[in-house]
Amino acid sequence: MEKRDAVAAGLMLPVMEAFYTIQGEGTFSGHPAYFIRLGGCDVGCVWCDVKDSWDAAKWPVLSIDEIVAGAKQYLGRKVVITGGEPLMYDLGPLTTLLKSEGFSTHIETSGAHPFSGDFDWVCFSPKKFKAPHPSIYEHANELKVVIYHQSDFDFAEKHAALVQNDCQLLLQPEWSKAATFTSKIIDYVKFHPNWKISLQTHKFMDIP
Ligand SMILES: C[S@@+](CC[C@H](N)C(=O)[O-])C[C@H]1O[C@@H](n2cnc3c(N)ncnc32)[C@H](O)[C@@H]1O
Ligand SMILES: Nc1nc2[nH]cc(C(=O)O)c2c(=O)[nH]1
Ligand code: SF4
Ligand SMILES: [Mg+2]
Repeated sequence: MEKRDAVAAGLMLPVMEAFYTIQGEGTFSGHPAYFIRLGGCDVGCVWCDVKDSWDAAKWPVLSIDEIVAGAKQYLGRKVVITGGEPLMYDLGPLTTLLKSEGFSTHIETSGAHPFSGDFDWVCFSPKKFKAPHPSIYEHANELKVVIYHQSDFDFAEKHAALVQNDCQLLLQPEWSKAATFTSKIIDYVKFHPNWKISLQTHKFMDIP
């Protein structure tokens, strides 16, 4: 099979990096996890903290066997698939293989492409720069909205109305604007107690 066809089938994927670390964000913050960062994103967030990931062609294309072998080197049983935008690819084959090896599967996604894969935990972080695909709303276990501008609070509520009732609702300050927005998020959550705060704790710990 040509490499291009294997990528289209989700049997090979461009991998920017993969590393064992501590989940820094969201509901599973503090848990050890193996991160697989896929290359390629067409969303274009102005404040993206991993712009290097955007061009998929820069990154080596690995088979899902090679990717899973990387995860098996470590004791942790959680794997987080991130990017780039991981839903640009069919994540069915990779997640099926990970689960057959006993991993629980998590994803970090903007939801901008059709949902695929078998996930135990879906972190949905919608973006103004490219609208989510409607398939994400029934799968999201946590809605994590980055706050960069005052209008992002309304954007967060708009998406909260579309996710399932048991979806965790999280507000995360954009890293460079944290000095301005963390106090506003604290006040917002005090008045809207269905929301919680998510911080990028790995950046405070200076770990990947
Ligand atoms: C780099 S993205 C990759 C996954 C996917 N493309 C997405 O945006 O969800 C991983 C997480 O980091 C968040 N993020 C990216 N840049 C950030 C920044 N400067 N400050 C705070 N959160 C950021 C995203 O919203 C997302 O929840
Ligand atoms: N430690 C750590 N936790 C994270 N949670 C989400 C991340 C991501 O970039 O998707 C991330 C990351 O890059 N590092
Ligand atoms: S969707 Fe995610 S990877 Fe893509 S630009 Fe936005 S934050 Fe970065
Ligand atoms: Mg990150």
